[in-house]
Amino acid sequence: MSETEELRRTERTDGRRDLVNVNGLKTYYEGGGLINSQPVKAVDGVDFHIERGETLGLVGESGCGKTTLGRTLVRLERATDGEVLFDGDDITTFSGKRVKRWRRDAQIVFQDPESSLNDRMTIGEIIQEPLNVHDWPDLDVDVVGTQKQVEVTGDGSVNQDEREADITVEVPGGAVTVRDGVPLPEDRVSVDVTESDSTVTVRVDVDVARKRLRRARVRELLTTVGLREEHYFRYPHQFSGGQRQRIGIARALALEPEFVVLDEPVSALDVSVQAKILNLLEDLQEEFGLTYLFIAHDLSVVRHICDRVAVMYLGHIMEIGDSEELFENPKNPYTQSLLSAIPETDPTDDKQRITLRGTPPSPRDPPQGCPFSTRCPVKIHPSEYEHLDEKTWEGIELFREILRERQRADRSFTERARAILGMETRFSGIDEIVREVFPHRLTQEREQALDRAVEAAASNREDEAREILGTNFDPSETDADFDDLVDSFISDVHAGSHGQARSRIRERFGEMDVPGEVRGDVDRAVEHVRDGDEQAARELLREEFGSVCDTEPPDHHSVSQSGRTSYCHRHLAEHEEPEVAFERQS
Ligand SMILES: Nc1ncnc2c1ncn2[C@@H]1O[C@H](COP(=O)(O)OP(=O)(O)OP(=O)(O)O)[C@@H](O)[C@H]1O
Repeated sequence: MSETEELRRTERTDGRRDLVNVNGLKTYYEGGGLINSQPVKAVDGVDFHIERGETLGLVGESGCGKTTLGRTLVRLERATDGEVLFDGDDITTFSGKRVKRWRRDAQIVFQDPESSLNDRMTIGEIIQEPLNVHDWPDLDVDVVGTQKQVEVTGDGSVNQDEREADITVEVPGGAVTVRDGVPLPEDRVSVDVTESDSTVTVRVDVDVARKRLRRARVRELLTTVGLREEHYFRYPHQFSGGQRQRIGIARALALEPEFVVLDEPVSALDVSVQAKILNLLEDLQEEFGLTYLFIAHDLSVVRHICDRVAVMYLGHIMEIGDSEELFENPKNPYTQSLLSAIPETDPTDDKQRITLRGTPPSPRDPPQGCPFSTRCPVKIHPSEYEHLDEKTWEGIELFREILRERQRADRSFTERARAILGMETRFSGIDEIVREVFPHRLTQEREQALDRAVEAAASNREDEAREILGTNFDPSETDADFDDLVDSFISDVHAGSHGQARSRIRERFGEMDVPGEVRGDVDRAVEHVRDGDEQAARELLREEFGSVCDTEPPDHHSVSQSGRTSYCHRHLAEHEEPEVAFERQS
C-alpha cells in the first residue's frame, strides 16, 4: 500500500490519526459439530474507529457480542471476515513473527481477577511472564549522527521497529541514552564505535542480565499500579479483588502496549473499589498515552470514563458517537430503550421507561432486516396498515414474537425428540395465546348480561349471578371448566376487581376485537399452527404485516454534527424519527 493510501485509510477528515479502524468485521463461532447447525454470528459486520488516546465504550445486553468483539481486536478470536487496521496495518492478515511483535502493542484486561491469575505463581512471576515470552527487553539500538550504514554487535541489535529503541547511541562520541521504559542505568552500557568509509560498527555491551532488568521492570510496574515492591513474592489469594485487578493491569502494561481492551474491568469489584480502579485506569491512560476499548454493562461507569460510546445489539453497532451527547439525546430506538432503564437520580424527572418485550433473538438465527426489529417499540408499520390502532399492532407483534419464540424452543433436542415420538402437544395452546394477545369483545346482549352478573355478585346475590352467567354463556363454547370460571368471577368481584372479572368472561366467550382484515389473517395463521405448520404461519404474518424493518438491514445515518451515527430505518426522510414515534405513542 502506498503511503498516501495508508494515510487516507488512517487519517480522518479532522486530521487526527486513528489507532484502530474496523471495517465490516464479522466473528462467527461455528456450529459446534451439530449437523446443519448455523454458526453463532456473535459479531456480524461492524465498522468503527478508535482515535489514538481515546476511550471508546462498548455497551449492550449480555450476549450481544461485546467480549467477542474485544477479543477479536486483540486476536484472541479469529475474524471471520472484514479488517482490523492497527496503525494502518490489517492485523487479521498477520502471521508468525509479525503477530508476536504486534501482540506487545495490544493487550486485554479481563473482568474476573479471581480466575484470570494463576494461583500457583507469585505476583512477580505473573507480571513477568509476558516479558519472558517476548524476551524483553530487545536491547535494540538506534545509532544517530551518521549517514553511514550501521552495524550493531554485542548485546544490542539494530532497531527495526517504529517504536523508540531501548538504547540510543550517538556517533561520534558514543553518548548513550536508555529509554525510560527500560530500568537500566546508562553507566552499565558500554559502547565501542569503529568506522570505515561506508560503515559504522557499534558494539554495545550491557552488564546487567536480562533477568535482572525484568525483575526491576516488574517492581516498577507494581508501584505504577499502586501496589508495593514487597508484593513481588506473594500469591494472588493473598490479595483483595481490587488488588488482583491491579495485578492484571500491571501484567497488561508490562510490554508497554498502545491499545488495551478492558473487558468489564470493574464489574466484579465492590463499588468502593471500582472508583479507585477507574481512577487508576484514567491516570495510566494519561501517563502512557493509552487507547482503550472499555466494555461494560454499567452505563453510568461508561458515561463517566468514555469519550465515545458504541451501543451493540445482536452483533451490530446500533449507535456510536460522543458519549455525553449519546447519553443526553439518544437517537436509536435501542439506545433509547437501554437508557430508559437506568434509574433516574432526580425523582422529579418523569422519564418514560420503555419496556422491551421478549428476549433478543438467537445470534444463530438473527432477523433478516434490522436486528432490533423483533423487539423495537417504534417499528415502522407497512403503509397499507397505517390506520391500525396501537393496541392491534401490539397484538400482532406479540403474536409474531410468540411464534418465533416457539420456533426457537423447537431447536432443543428434547423438543425435537418429543415431536418425532409424537409426544408433542405444545400447539394446543394456540387459542389461549390468541385470547391473551388480542383484545376480545362480547356482543351487546352479553355485555349487558355481564353487567347484571357483576351487580348481582357485588350485592352478594351469588346464586343470581351464577344463573345470569349460566343462561347467557354456553359452557360448550369454552375449553375451560365453566364452574371454576364462575367461581373465579365471583371471587374477583368480591375482591373489588370488577375489570378482571369481566376480562375473564370476555376472553373466554368474546370475539376477537380487531379490524376484519387483521382477523382474517390471524385466523389463517392459527389454522396453519393447528395443522402443525408454524413456519407457514410465521411467513403469512411476515408477508402481511412485515415492513422494511423486517426485510432490509438499515444503514448507518449521521444523527449529529459531531459525527454520531445510528443504525435505523427511521432516520430516512420518509419516516418519523424514533423520538417522534415514541412521543406519539406515549
Ligand atoms: N466460544 C464460543 N463458542 C460459541 N459461541 C460463543 C462463544 N463465545 C461466545 N459465544 C456466543 O456468542 C454470542 C456473543 O457472546 P459474547 O460473550 O461476545 O457477548 P457479551 O455481550 O460479551 O456478553 P456478556 O456481557 O454476557 O459477557 C453469545 O450468543 C454467546 O453465547
